[in-house]
Amino acid sequence: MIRARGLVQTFQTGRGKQRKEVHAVRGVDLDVAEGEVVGFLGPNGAGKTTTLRMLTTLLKPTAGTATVAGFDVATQSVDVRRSIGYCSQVGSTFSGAYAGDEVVDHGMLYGMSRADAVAKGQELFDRLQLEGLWRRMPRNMSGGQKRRLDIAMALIHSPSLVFLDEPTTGLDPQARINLWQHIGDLRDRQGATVFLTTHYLDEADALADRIVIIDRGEIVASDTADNLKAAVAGDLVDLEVTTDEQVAVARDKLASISDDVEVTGHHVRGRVPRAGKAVPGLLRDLEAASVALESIEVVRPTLDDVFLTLTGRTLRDAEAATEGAAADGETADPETEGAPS
Ligand SMILES: Nc1ncnc2c1ncn2[C@@H]1O[C@H](COP(=O)(O)OP(=O)(O)OP(=O)(O)O)[C@@H](O)[C@H]1O
Repeated sequence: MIRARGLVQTFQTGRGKQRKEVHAVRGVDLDVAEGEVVGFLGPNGAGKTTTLRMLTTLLKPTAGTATVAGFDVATQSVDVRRSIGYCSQVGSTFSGAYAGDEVVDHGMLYGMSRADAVAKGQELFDRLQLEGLWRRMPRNMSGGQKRRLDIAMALIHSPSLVFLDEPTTGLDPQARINLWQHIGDLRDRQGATVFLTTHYLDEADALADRIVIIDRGEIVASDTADNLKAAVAGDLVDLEVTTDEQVAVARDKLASISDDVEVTGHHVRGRVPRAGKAVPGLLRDLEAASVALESIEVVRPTLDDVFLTLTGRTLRDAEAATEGAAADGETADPETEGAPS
């Protein structure tokens, strides 16, 4: 459904001596199969939206190639646009029109008859829990309702491939989980392929069949959440022993299955790939060495652990760094300064 090779986007910003290049996307390869839900994860400024804008033909790549739904983004942009649904970060509703009219007009832009657009629009309003809001203006809707309306707009022409840019940003936890169910439904009920950007780890974890992580314009990982966690981070095993003497024994035993054992007081901790398999043997060894455990905890890694292992930074640190750089003028304001090169 999506195939990209060496996608690059370099923005020129500033004027004269202030002129700078922003390497937003630096050679991205992507393959997304039909029916897959892919979570495109990365900190603020990593290059998610820029990649999405190139794939949806809103921005011409500086270099590289991509086909989306079988069409070339550079030479067949009209065909690409007809084949996809796109929900941008800011949405596309005009707040002064009735929600139902917006959705119907959007469908007619895609060549649907009014009757078909009304029927499909009403079905989507029911499915996305927008019942009763057909004659409500978006400016009088809650954030969650507006976001679901944006998604209805993206789905009106029944696209088989949907791009969602940070679909749940700004929503309260209840509204986010509610929207996750609708996104899951897209694949389960319609067989749609979904490519969504997010910087919420739990969102990528809950929704995506596969997670692609981008950092500073480059893909740093692509796999299922489980595989990423198992391969990159491992489970954290935390042994609590009762005496100082037992600390050394527990450390040696844990070191036989973990490369990074740390000791704090009576706690001995280390990361162990697929701990579920290794821990029973460890417990037997400890018992044989007469180590009495006060407690044992096995903590599954989070995607933040994966990001930390891959990049040396937590997602939160990476976001703070990007925000700091933006405040120092290192990165450009996309709305005002940049022009695609
Ligand atoms: N039009 C533009 N002109 C100049 N720089 C831009 C432009 N658009 C984006 N950038 C820069 O490119 C980099 C990548 O931005 P992008 O919006 O793709 O990141 P993102 O991962 O989507 O971030 P966020 O999670 O905040 O939406 C950032 O440094 C951003 O400031």
